[in-house]
Amino acid sequence: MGDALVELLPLFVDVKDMRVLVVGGGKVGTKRASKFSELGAQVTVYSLEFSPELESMKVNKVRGDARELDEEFLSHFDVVVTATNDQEINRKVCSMAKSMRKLCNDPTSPPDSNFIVPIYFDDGTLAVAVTTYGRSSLSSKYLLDLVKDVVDGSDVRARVDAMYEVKKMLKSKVSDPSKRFKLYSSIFSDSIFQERVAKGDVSGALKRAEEVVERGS
Ligand SMILES: C[C@@]1(CC(=O)O)c2cc3[nH]c(cc4nc(cc5[nH]c(cc(n2)[C@H]1CCC(=O)O)[C@@](C)(CC(=O)O)[C@@H]5CCC(=O)O)C(CC(=O)O)=C4CCC(=O)O)c(CCC(=O)O)c3CC(=O)O
Ligand SMILES: NC(=O)C1=CN([C@@H]2O[C@H](COP(=O)(O)OP(=O)(O)OC[C@H]3O[C@@H](n4cnc5c(N)ncnc54)[C@H](O)[C@@H]3O)[C@@H](O)[C@H]2O)C=CC1
Repeated sequence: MGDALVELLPLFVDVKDMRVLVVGGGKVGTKRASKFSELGAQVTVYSLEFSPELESMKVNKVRGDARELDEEFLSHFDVVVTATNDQEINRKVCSMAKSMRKLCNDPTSPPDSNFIVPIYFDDGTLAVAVTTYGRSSLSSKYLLDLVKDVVDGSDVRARVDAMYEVKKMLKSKVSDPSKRFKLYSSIFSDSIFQERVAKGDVSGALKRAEEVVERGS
C-alpha cells in the first residue's frame, strides 16, 4: 500500500451530473455516496445492506451481490467506488471498471485505484487538497490543519482577492498578453502593493497596481 509506482495527477473535478456507482453501503460507502451526492452527482449504491444514513439519503439503491456485477451494469456509470469489506471483490470490480476506462476508487486499496479521494478544504477563494497516497490519513489531516493555520495567519487570501482585481484591471487595460504577464509579476512583488494587501486594503492595493501599470507603459 502506498508503495506502488503509480503517479497521480491532482485534478479538481466537477462531478455534477456524473453517474457514480458506489459498491458497498457501509461506513466508507456512505461517506463517498454523500460526498458525490452533495456535489450534484447521480449516485447509485449497490450493496447487500445499507447503512441507516443511506436508507434516508436521496440516492438510488440497488440491493445485490457485487460478485454478480458485470460489464453491462458498469457501462451505465462514469465513476465507480468499491467500498465493500471484501478486498477481493473490490479489486475485481475496480479492475473491471478500469479495463472499461472508468475512473475507479478503491478506498480499501489505494494501489488498485486510478484516483484517490484526498482530504481537503475549499472556501470558495482557495482550495487545498492533501494525500499521503494512503499511507496515513491521520497524517494527511495533520498537514491540512497546519496549512489551514498558515492560510488563516497570513495575508494569502487578501493577496488572492487583490490579484484577482488586478487581473480584471489588466485584462481591460493591457491588450498585449506578454505585457500583462510581466505586469502581474511586477505588481505582485511591489512592496507598496504588498503593504496595502497586508493591511487588507484591497482598493488601495489596486490603485498602486494602476500606478505600476502607468509607470511601465
Ligand atoms: C487512500 C484513501 C482512500 C481513497 O483512495 O480515497 C484512504 C485509505 C485508507 N484509510 C484508512 C483508514 C483511515 N481513514 C481515515 C480517514 C479518512 N481517510 C480519507 C482518505 C483516504 N483514506 C484516501 C487517501 C488518504 C491519504 O492519502 O491521506 C479521508 C481523508 C477522506 C475520506 O475517506 O472521505 C478521511 C479523513 C476524514 C476527516 O478526518 O475529515 C481514518 C481516520 C478516521 O477515520 O478518523 C483512518 C484510520 C487511521 C489512519 O489510517 O490514519 C484505511 C484502512 C487502514 C486499515 O484497514 O487499517 C485505508 C485503506 C488502506 O490503507 O489500506
Ligand atoms: N478509505 C478510508 O477512509 C477507509 C477505508 N476503510 C476500509 O474500507 C472497507 C469498508 O469499510 P466499512 O465501510 O467500514 O465496512 P462496513 O462493514 O461498514 O460496510 C461494508 C459494506 O459492504 C457491503 N458488502 C459486503 N459484501 C458485499 C457483496 N458481496 N456485495 C455487495 N455488498 C457487499 C455490506 O453490505 C456493507 O454495506 C474496509 O475494508 C476498511 O478497511 C476503513 C476505514 C477508512
